[in-house]
Amino acid sequence: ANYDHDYRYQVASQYDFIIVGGGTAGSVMAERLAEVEGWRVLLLEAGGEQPPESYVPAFNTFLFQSDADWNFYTTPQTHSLRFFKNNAIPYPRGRTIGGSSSINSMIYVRGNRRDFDNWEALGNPGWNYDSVLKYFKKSEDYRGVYTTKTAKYHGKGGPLTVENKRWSTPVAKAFVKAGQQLGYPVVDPNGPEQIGFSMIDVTLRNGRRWSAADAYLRPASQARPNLHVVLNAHVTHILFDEKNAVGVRFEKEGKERSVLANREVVLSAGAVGSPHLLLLSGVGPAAHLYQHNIPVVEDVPGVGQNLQDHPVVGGLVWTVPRGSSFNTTLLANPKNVYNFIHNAEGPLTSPVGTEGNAWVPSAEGDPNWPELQLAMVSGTPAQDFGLLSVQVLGYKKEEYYDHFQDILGQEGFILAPLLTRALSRGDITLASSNPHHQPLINPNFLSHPDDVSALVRGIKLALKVGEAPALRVEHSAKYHSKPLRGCEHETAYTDAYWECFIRHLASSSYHTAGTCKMGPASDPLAVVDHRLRLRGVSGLRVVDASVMPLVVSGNTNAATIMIAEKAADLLKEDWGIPITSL
Ligand SMILES: Cc1cc2nc3c(=O)[nH]c(=O)nc-3n(C[C@H](O)[C@H](O)[C@H](O)COP(=O)(O)OP(=O)(O)OC[C@H]3O[C@@H](n4cnc5c(N)ncnc54)[C@H](O)[C@@H]3O)c2cc1C
Repeated sequence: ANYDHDYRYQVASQYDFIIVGGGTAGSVMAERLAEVEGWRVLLLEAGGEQPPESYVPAFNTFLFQSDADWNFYTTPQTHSLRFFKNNAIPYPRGRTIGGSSSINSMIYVRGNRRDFDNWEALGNPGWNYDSVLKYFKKSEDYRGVYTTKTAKYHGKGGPLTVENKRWSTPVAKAFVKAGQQLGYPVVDPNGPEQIGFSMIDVTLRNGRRWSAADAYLRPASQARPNLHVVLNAHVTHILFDEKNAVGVRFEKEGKERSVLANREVVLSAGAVGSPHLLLLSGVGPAAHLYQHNIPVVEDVPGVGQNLQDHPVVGGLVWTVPRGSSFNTTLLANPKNVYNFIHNAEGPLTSPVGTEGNAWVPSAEGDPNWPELQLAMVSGTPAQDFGLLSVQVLGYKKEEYYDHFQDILGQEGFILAPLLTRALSRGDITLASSNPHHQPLINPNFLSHPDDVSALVRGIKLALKVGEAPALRVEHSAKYHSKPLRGCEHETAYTDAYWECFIRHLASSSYHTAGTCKMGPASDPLAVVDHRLRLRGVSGLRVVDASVMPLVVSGNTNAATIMIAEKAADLLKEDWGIPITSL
């Protein structure tokens, strides 16, 4: 499934549109803009080809800290990450064609209809659920099973193939049954309502990863001569003529050069990359830019602010007898390898990590708007003796071996509560004005106390699910009850103990969003307007996960694709191109 297109031809000096970043959103934008035959479109991507191993869904965790990852770290955290080395974590972001969709876990969840209705209510006309549903459907080629109730929510024939999971562990199936035993329905979370338990749908085609680049960019680069895709091109600055964005500067193979955009620059560098590039280019909070001697093009206080993620508690472990959950020997078993290659079936088609999700509201809140996502992860950090998990997740070695020593190598699962709408806000700021230095990524997890109490409710839910007969009786699931070092001062299993546990073990689910938020002029932190045009300057839009004013209640890739599909139509409308596709 490798690229067969030759990207090596010369970059011209001018294009109509320049797209920065060939990730999830940039891939969509490239195809949709290049559909207009008279437009010349350049896409610049810092990374290279999508790694061949990315096509094997079960190899997803091997992509962390690979060449296809920017290899970022967060800043040390004060309210969280006490179980992690330097109180910080590795913070993966895709640096390859397809961006994070080429290294992610492939889970397809759109979010809740109330997320989008809320975006509109915040002053963003056109972003309510009914308006964005059209774009979710336009992008999708759903190949899973649907019912009469869910059919009208799915798309057919769009570029992004979505499949039901082809292979599941026994404990993942038992997780869904446990939900039923607790009185929850089994749902398609992308159907009419989200509350309930489900197995994941995945962005695969015929059992192999189907990244945004596979869906949009590769076909476009082959079929559309007016689209020019350049890899290994690191954009270092957006060029302005006063307050008008006129092009970009980029580096490729050690050489710097500039290229002009006659119409617009579209920033799709992701929720870390887009605010970083704006700050480097003089668009951001003026006081912060002065600190780094960057001339201010426009004082936009919200750039890099409002960082949101879904904090996830990853340390609630149950062990099970061998054969009920996932273990890495499944990947090396020749029968499974054969089955993957020849039949597109078996464990290699299944991303390692989350297999199922539950969506649960809070007692006081909207009963249809989940407060928590509970991920069933068929694997534990203890299972690999720390060989990969310590490195990838960033645990402190001593803490890891202290907590997991009794269950090292054993099969099991974790139930991981994610907070869907955390109140804590982090930020992206400059460490320096050198574009090669990573920005400071401060997720500021758990700085708001309500986030901790919500996650305590999540832990209680997880414990109930783990104790349901489907898991405890039918699979002999046994909770790893060892009290956590560092929390011995609290009585085990009181709320205070769980709070301590959460401040140690809650971490990122890599769903970074909100750092160039969309909002009305009255919102002091709004970076782009509802047509995703940058406030205060012309010729520049941001189109990626950073424009979400509030992160969606679910994994963020599908919503990012939707944002780009819609943004392409907004842009076309602004340039007088009739919209015929919906
Ligand atoms: C490990 C991991 C697992 C995840 N799992 C899931 C999941 O299972 N399901 C889900 O829905 N979501 C998941 N996500 C989140 C999801 O993949 C992202 O929200 C989504 O891909 C974001 O899309 P984007 O277009 O905003 O950014 P990206 O896809 O990250 O794209 C940004 C692109 O811009 C490029 N770029 C950045 N800076 C520059 C520059 N200066 N010059 C040139 N190019 C540049 C990058 O290399 C990249 O290709 C996961 C994310 C990660 C990291």
